Amino acid sequence: MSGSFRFSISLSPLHSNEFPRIPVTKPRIHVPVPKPMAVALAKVVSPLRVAAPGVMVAAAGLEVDRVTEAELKENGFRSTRRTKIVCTIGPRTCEFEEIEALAVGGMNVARVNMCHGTREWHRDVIRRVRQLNEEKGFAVAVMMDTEGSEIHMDDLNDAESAKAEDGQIWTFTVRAFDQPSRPERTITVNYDGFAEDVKVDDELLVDGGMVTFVVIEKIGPDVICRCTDPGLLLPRANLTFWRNGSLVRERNAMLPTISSKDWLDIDFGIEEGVDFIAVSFVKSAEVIKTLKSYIIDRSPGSQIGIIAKIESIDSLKNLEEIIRASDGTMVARGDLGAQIPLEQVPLVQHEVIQLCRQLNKPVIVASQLLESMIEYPIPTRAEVADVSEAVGQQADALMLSSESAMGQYPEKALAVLRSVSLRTEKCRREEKHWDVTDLRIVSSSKLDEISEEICNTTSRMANKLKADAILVYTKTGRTASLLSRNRPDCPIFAFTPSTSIQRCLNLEWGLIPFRLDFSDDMESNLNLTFSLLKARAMIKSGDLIIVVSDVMQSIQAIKVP
Ligand SMILES: Nc1ncnc2c1ncn2[C@@H]1O[C@H](COP(=O)(O)OP(=O)(O)O)[C@@H](O)[C@H]1O
Ligand SMILES: C=C(OP(=O)(O)O)C(=O)O
Ligand SMILES: [K+]
Ligand SMILES: [Mg+2]
Repeated sequence: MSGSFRFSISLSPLHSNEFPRIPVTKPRIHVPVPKPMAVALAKVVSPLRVAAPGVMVAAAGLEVDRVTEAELKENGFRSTRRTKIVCTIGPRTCEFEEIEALAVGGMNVARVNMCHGTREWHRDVIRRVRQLNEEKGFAVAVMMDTEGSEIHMDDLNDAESAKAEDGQIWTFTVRAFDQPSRPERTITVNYDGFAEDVKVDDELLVDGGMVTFVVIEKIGPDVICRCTDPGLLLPRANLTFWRNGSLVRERNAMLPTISSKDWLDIDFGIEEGVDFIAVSFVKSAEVIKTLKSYIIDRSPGSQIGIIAKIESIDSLKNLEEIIRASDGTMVARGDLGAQIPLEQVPLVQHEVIQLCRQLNKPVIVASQLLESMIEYPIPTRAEVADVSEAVGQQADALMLSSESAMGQYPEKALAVLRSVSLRTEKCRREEKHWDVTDLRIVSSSKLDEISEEICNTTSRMANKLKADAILVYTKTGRTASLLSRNRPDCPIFAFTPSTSIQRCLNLEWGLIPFRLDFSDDMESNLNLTFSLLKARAMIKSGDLIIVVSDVMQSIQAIKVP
């Protein structure tokens, strides 16, 4: 392998206002499209603009998210949003037009939560997202989130909610009921060992304490409880029980991370070609590895990314291994807050974000970012501060749950995430604390280590030269991720031949992913890209661009001709 890579920083001497640039094929604006590509473009692309006889410049042929394109045209690329947004699709947002409205509002990833709804419902949603991408030029990725096998209540026989009042007596049972025969104030629990595991005087917390009960009596399969903190019980709410101030982990700690139902959902996700599978209540790296090998076996060559949800005590014990094994992580603050004291949640969030950055894995901050917007059109000041904090910590993505799934103002909530992100990111850039964080080396081979160093240097260089953008040509997406990891000041245009990698890169901080068939000849790639981008008014002459690729290990600084 040695000698098979080339390392060159191609920089010609800098004269006053001149920027170094690579030699451009003459004539400069007329880009000869290589024959196979011309054929490929002719198939997908219309209209083609004929620039000179025998020379075609594609006006499209470069596929990028429609909203990003509009944003770029309007504001120039310095001001594009770097923090990505994941929206949970639920009953409030599952129609085609509603999903489209979210995509227009800046949703990068659509999440479906397999805890709720039927597979048919999810299939329709996933297909609508795909259709939206194909018909309207979006690159929204799809994330399927598994149910996991923690303890939760049943679906309340399809009631939207049930109110538990202070002092009321409720029964939690492992018996199942048919709808008409369900006794009042009775809730079925999904875990068969529940009635055996709890003890009188245990505290039963619904959704981490939104409603609290105390166990007063056990009668066979029934656990009789008194409500001590009243509130709304929501379908399939999570349940934890506490004894003497500690979370009780009896046999429920032995429940499998991926249940038999989850495996069926995973098969379904693979069949539907989802981009990410988020695994709930991950306890160890093993389960991630098992799932990955299952997917490779089931669907060789598939690009499905596995997101480890950090939401249990066990996940915290094995944090680094879990993150290493995954393709990304979610700080799932909802359940996490039910398993550890609330005051620790922000500290864990910070730690996970730092660790993910070190290990080069995208990280999503999830749950209750804008909880009040389920009901109200504006967020609380505290919520805005929370969002701003996550953006300031430079998480890759923020996630909406109920706010977009069943809240009254999904688009407004999305707009808040967007504007708070933009404002906070701008402020961070203006503070000009160029990131001097010592990033650990994550590569396991010398070749990879070289691309890592190239990406670190590129980012530093882009910041110092105040470059307008970094362009990266990447077949696997890795070089793009390594650049994103540096959180440079300018946006990163990532070109990849694969639509599924394009969608996956949509989760990562600061990346603007394009789908493009490129060759091993960097010079013709650049010429092609410049003319495509210029034809769409996405860059202009004089912009300073830094270029890297995993085709050729080099850094080039170019002033757009
Ligand atoms: N596919 C769906 N069908 C029905 N309701 C859903 C669906 N997805 C989400 N919801 C609703 O949105 C809420 C918030 O979604 P999410 O945060 O994903 O779930 P949970 O709160 O159960 O962890 C859920 O509690 C549920 O009421
Ligand atoms: C995102 C979370 O998981 P879910 O919504 O599936 O419970 C969470 O617990 O914060
Ligand atoms: K879930
Ligand atoms: Mg959860």
